[in-house]
Amino acid sequence: MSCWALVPLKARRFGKSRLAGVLDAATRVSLVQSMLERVLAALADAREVDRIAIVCSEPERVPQAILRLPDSGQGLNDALAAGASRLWARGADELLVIHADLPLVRADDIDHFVRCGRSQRMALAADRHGTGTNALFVAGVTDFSFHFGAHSLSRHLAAAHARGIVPALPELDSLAFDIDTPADLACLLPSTLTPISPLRRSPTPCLITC
Ligand SMILES: Nc1nc2c(ncn2[C@@H]2O[C@H](COP(=O)(O)OP(=O)(O)OP(=O)(O)O)[C@@H](O)[C@H]2O)c(=O)[nH]1
Ligand SMILES: O=C(O)[C@H](O)COP(=O)(O)O
Repeated sequence: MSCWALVPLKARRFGKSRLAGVLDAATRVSLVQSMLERVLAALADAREVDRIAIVCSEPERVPQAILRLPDSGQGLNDALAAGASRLWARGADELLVIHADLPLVRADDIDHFVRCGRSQRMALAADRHGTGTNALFVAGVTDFSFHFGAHSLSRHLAAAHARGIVPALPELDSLAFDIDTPADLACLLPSTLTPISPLRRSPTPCLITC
């Protein structure tokens, strides 16, 4: 079995645009980098993930041990579809798409998510609002279409149901918390942004109350 994680990473100048009103460009770039490092560290620690790839138009941002897949600039779903087909062609049996903006993500939650997905061929990690998709796992479904964007969770569920698949929907705080808006940022204590913070720490109490 070969489980590949596929992390999409938007070009620097476009990333985290919804935070432009509260963070300057340099701070947004550094926030994105911190969250990316956290996600990559958790993936590296996850026992169920064998290899990691990043789909990105900026090769210098991809660490050497990680496979870089090109982004042709047609948006997130196209970038993921092209990246996924390359991974299936390389012999992937399973694919875990996971966003790079999950500052509290933990390796044990990733492992749990993948194991749940294996039991039903697919798993979806909802965002904390129950509308977005922060991670998506598929086993062997090489032509699944991605529907990231507004209301992606219901769109992914509909696409799965149309194929007779009932995805697992494990509720995992560390996968549910992504940073999109100033309100998300306010839920995050500054200390949780450092990539060297312990991976297995529980989500902060602040997360639960936001
Ligand atoms: N390769 C690639 N990754 C993308 C693209 N759009 C979004 N992403 C990544 O997909 C994940 C979810 O991104 P979003 O929250 O939709 O976008 P964002 O850039 O983080 O934030 P906004 O600009 O505020 O929408 C993050 O890991 C992004 O870096 C894209 O066009 N190409
Ligand atoms: O499908 C999604 O949920 C989006 O690609 C990312 O959503 P966000 O805007 O909540 O990050």
